[in-house]
Amino acid sequence: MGVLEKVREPADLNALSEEQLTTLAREIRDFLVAKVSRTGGHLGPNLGIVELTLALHRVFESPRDRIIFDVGHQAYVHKMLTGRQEGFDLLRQKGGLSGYPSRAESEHDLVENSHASASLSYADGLAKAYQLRGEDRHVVAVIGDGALTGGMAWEALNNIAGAKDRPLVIVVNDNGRSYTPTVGGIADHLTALRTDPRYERVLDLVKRSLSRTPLVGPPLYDVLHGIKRGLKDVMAPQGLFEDLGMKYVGPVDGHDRELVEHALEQAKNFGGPVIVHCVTSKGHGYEIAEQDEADCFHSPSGAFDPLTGTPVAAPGAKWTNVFRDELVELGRERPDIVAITAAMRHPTGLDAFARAFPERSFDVGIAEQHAVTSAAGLAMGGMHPVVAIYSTFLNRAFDQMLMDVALHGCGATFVLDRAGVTGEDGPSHNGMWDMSILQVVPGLRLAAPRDGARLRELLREAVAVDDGPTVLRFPKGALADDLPALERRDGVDVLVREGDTDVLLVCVGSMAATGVEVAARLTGQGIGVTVVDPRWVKPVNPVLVDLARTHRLVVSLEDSGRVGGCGAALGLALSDARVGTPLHVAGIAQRFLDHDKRPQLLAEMGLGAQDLARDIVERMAQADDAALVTDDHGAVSRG
Ligand SMILES: Cc1ncc(C[n+]2csc(CCOP(=O)(O)OP(=O)(O)O)c2C)c(N)n1
Ligand SMILES: CC(=O)[C@@H](O)[C@H](O)COP(=O)(O)O
Ligand SMILES: [Mg+2]
Repeated sequence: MGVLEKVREPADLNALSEEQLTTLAREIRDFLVAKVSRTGGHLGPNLGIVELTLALHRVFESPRDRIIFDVGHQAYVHKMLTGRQEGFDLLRQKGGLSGYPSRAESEHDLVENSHASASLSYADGLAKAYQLRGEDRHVVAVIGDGALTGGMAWEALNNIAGAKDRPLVIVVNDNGRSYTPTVGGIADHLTALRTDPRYERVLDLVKRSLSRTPLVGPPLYDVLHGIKRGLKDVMAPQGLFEDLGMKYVGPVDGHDRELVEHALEQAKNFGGPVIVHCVTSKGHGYEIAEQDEADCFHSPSGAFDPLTGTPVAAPGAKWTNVFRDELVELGRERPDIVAITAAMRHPTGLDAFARAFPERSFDVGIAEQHAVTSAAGLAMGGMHPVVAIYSTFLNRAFDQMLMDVALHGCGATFVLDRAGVTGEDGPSHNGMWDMSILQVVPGLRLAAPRDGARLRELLREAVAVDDGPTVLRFPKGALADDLPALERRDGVDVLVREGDTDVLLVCVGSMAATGVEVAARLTGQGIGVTVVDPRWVKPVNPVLVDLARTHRLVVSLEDSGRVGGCGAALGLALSDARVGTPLHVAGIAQRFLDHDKRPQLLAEMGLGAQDLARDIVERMAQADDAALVTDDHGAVSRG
């Protein structure tokens, strides 16, 4: 029996010898590679945080002491140490472990939101609560160097640094990367803190000479640390955190568990806010990940061969790649087009544009609010920015979109990848709010392509608009075949026109394929159906209102929240035009969705073709019944 199997809860760690702890770290890495190579998931981040997580759970007493992980994608080791090793066979699958902390899974988990840069705010609030309640509990936030580039982190630091008497431990897990190397002055400062080459050479010399002394353990650490501090004061810049009035401990080799434990003990007993700067490497201990230049195996999307790192399933055509390639073409045609990413250049497909036009490509760090408002600035300066961002992360920049971009009529284009149900990444990753929150932005134009051909077409239409924000949104992953139209009526594509004008099915974006399937089922039951794809869903196209006049039932279908979405906007337009045709809005239920696969989640919400067709048949029958009248003699006829 290995060591890992003996660890059922954090307290079990304190019974282990140094040798067993070293073995445990190795077994944890073997476990991570073995499991994640079958399921996909955040391998690189978790390989880099093994020793740090062991040290955290040896120094602090979770769940009495609270450990908060920023984003939470790096909490697999934490889960392994808190009794959930068995759950990794179904990682990120229905009924299996979430890929992020989950309160339903464990009392050791507190924060489930996977949106970055929030951990310090949670920690600040928690520390205030414990202080007010007189509870002697430690609060530890673990934040990556990437998440530290997010604005919320600095809002929190401003408050934390101002409370000198409120204990709070901030562990910066500095592996120098978000996906790609972390950018900006903060990253540069962290780099300077850890890697002045002269400092490293002298430090190695000191380490080697001290290793021959009788000093061991903490005394050796204290002497070594004192020398390091002296060296640092002379050879490497200090101060960002200390200038804020916080105690800074580090940089600490984040893969030396003993050193990390010692630093955490110092921080634990300090009695005020402390930064522990741990230097780690993403993918540590798994050479294939360590050498992955793109993102150190940040989050392999599916199973891969652990011996080669090669994905088991060949990657098919993807929405992101269509956008990637078309933007490069546009970049060649339009020297005013610039691209902005929030630390996700490869996942959003901006890598090709960055290679082709490095001077017109900006990575702003995990800073979506800054990305949006800096786009407004770029537009005001005569450029046409294209901001590529995951749909769910735009939530964070709503006010910037409303007041900085739209209010000023800035010509900027926002491309929302991972829109709609994404699935495996859990509730905070679904892009299900974009079409609701964007509906209320005056002057914003919103498009949802149904396939690759329309994505290329709509992207070109979007960047041609220079008097207000344009937004394109499309789902995660595999791209369906192109869906040709029968005709285009003032921008609206008619996809199906079969039989009587019983049902008008207005399909938004990728749901058009489902709409065509629904139509086939309805016509099979003698119900006439017209299927249309509006392409631009905001503002509502008047063609839809005209079509509604001549149909008996309108159904809108969208991969977005029902409340305030495209269907709701269509309902307002019909009401304003005094069109009485009944409208049913089919969309994502207004609740947080547990992790599962996209098709399953859509089907579960009645958005599969069979359920939709059945629902429409029932509605038509009701409409027919309602239209039937019975005379005094009991004869029934259509009203
Ligand atoms: C607001 C927000 N934007 C983007 C992301 C996507 N994202 C997930 S992890 C990650 C990189 C995080 O880097 P870091 O904090 O350094 O953690 P590491 O992966 O290096 O451990 C990003 C950009 C996110 N989770 N939240
Ligand atoms: C944690 C995070 O926000 C991202 O790493 C996310 O998991 C990316 O998911 P995709 O696989 O959709 O790029
Ligand atoms: Mg990092």
